[in-house]
Amino acid sequence: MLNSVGGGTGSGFGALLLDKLSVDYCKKSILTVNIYPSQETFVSMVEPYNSILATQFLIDHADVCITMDNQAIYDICQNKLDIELPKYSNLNRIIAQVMSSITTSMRYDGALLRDMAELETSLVPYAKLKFLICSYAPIISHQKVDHMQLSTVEIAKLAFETTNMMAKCDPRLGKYISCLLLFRGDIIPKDVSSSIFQIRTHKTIRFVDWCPTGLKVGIDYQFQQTLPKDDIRKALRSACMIGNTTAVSQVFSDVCYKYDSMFAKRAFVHWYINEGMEEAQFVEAREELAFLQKDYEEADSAINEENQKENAGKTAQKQLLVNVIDQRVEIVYVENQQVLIDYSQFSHFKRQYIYNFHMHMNKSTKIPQQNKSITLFQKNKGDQTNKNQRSCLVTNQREY
Ligand SMILES: Nc1nc2c(ncn2[C@@H]2O[C@H](COP(=O)(O)OP(=O)(O)OP(=O)(O)O)[C@@H](O)[C@H]2O)c(=O)[nH]1
Repeated sequence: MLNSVGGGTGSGFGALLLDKLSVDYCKKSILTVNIYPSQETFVSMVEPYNSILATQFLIDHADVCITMDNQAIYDICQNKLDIELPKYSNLNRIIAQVMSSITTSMRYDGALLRDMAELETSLVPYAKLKFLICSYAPIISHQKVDHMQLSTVEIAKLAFETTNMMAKCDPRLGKYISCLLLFRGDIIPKDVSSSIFQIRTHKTIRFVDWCPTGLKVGIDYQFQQTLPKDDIRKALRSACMIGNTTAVSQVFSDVCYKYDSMFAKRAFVHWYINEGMEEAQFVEAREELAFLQKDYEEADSAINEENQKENAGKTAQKQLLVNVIDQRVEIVYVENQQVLIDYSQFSHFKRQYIYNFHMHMNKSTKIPQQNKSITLFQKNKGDQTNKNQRSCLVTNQREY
């Protein structure tokens, strides 16, 4: 089922249909592709309500949910395809291309995914953690094609880049639970092996400690098909990544933030009450999402005890203590403290900033002075997240 969760019909009727399908076809796997609204352009004021109410139904009735969001696809259109003002038709063609790549092996008798159920068994370890993200590579506009015929290794690398993701989240800030990389076209298996080797050795992606082998690869020799008006130029070889990562909760965090701000004032709630809903349904849906986020958080931080013991001796010396005090964020280096990752306290922007800073410091050969404090942020009026004094530790473990 493909629906947009921001609108009334897509979320309301979509949820009802899903409910009915799960009862009538309880033995079939239900795969949904859900389009979350753009965080920058609003079609309706109540998009956060609709999105969260619809997500509750997805949690309860769907088996696999592919999460996309319009903002990420708008960005791809603007930054990669040079479309100044993308229309829905531009977004929809990209979505269709991704869906086509995911189902290629089911439609053409491929070796890796024969049906939807296989997608579920490969990617969903727990019934609740079923929200997947996907990416596509290469996304090249017609103008650039002459200069860009990418190798399998380059395509595999691109498939894990944040800018190619169909959801507005940064997988580097989370960990993969499982992941499929589906190649298509003129692919030589030897090149696939070396791309996987590079991904693993360069630690491009991080896996949760309890499922470190979660990367599966599929090859399909069917070439990518495009329509005459497609914005993406036909490539000799392409790849689609579909992954279960804890970073998907960033998509929900952004919606939840808007939902909480509106619901605190009960804004627009009377429209729903007049249609027969109860306020308790809003609270219940929000709670269910909070549980889901908690589950992702636990999946991210759960560390295999054996691993913990093994790694205890190798713990990196440099660790970052991030303090948010009033309108400033301070980063202090401390030594060998218990690591606690809590990026959820920061806005997406700040997480990105801390991450980049962190990467920069780790690459640097200079060992920073112990307890040296660095002020990262100056007052930022638009940012609401750091009103209260908070602090957390951010690890600099090498998997970054
Ligand atoms: N990617 C994509 N998003 C769409 C498309 N049409 C609508 N949306 C998005 O879906 C959300 C809801 O759009 P609506 O057209 O109001 O959807 P609806 O489900 O018909 O809702 P109502 O009009 O309230 O019944 C918005 O966030 C839109 O940006 C489309 O063709 N493609």
